[in-house]
Amino acid sequence: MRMLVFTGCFANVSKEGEEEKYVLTPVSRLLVKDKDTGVLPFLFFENRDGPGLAIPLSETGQVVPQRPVDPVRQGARGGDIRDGDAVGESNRLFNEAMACNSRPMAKALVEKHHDTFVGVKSFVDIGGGTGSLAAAIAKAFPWIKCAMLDLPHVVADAPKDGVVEFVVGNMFEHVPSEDTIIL
Ligand SMILES: C[S@@+](CC[C@H](N)C(=O)[O-])C[C@H]1O[C@@H](n2cnc3c(N)ncnc32)[C@H](O)[C@@H]1O
Repeated sequence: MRMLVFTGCFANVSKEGEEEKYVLTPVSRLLVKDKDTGVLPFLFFENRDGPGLAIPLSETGQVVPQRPVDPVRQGARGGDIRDGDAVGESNRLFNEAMACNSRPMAKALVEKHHDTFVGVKSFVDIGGGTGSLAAAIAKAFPWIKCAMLDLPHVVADAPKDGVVEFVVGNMFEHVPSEDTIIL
């Protein structure tokens, strides 16, 4: 616990002569299972048996390609090192890790930036993952027609609650109309 207090994960609020008492800090609060703010899925994804999002510097030489970059392949999760994420549990972990990053942002956006959406009629989230941002916007501003686009295995993993239109596609081939906002 001393180490965790030293690194800022917990705060020691013990009073002299009393039992040791620890409380959460802003850092450890992020690790509490909470649908709106928790980032646990991201940690599970990063610590799974497989490649993480961050490439260790020692491996940079292997992944910075000596060959030209194919933008479609590269976009589909960074090319070679991301290929394994398209299947099964790995797909689910990746999608949930991305969604837990977007949820706090979506919450802040709809609660604090209401004005941004006045007059907006349609919204498309390109590379929208499992649709958490689009769903938050659709629920908060029901007059906006919300859609999102992502790769087939990601859309297949998304909860469909009817408020968002899910489009399967490749962002490099999709040309949106002029009256949409793209995030
Ligand atoms: C950093 S994640 C963002 C996820 C999303 N914003 C969320 O809230 O979960 C990038 C997303 O882009 C998608 N993506 C990558 N390449 C793509 C492509 N070529 N066409 C469509 N989507 C793509 C990935 O599948 C992934 O869901």
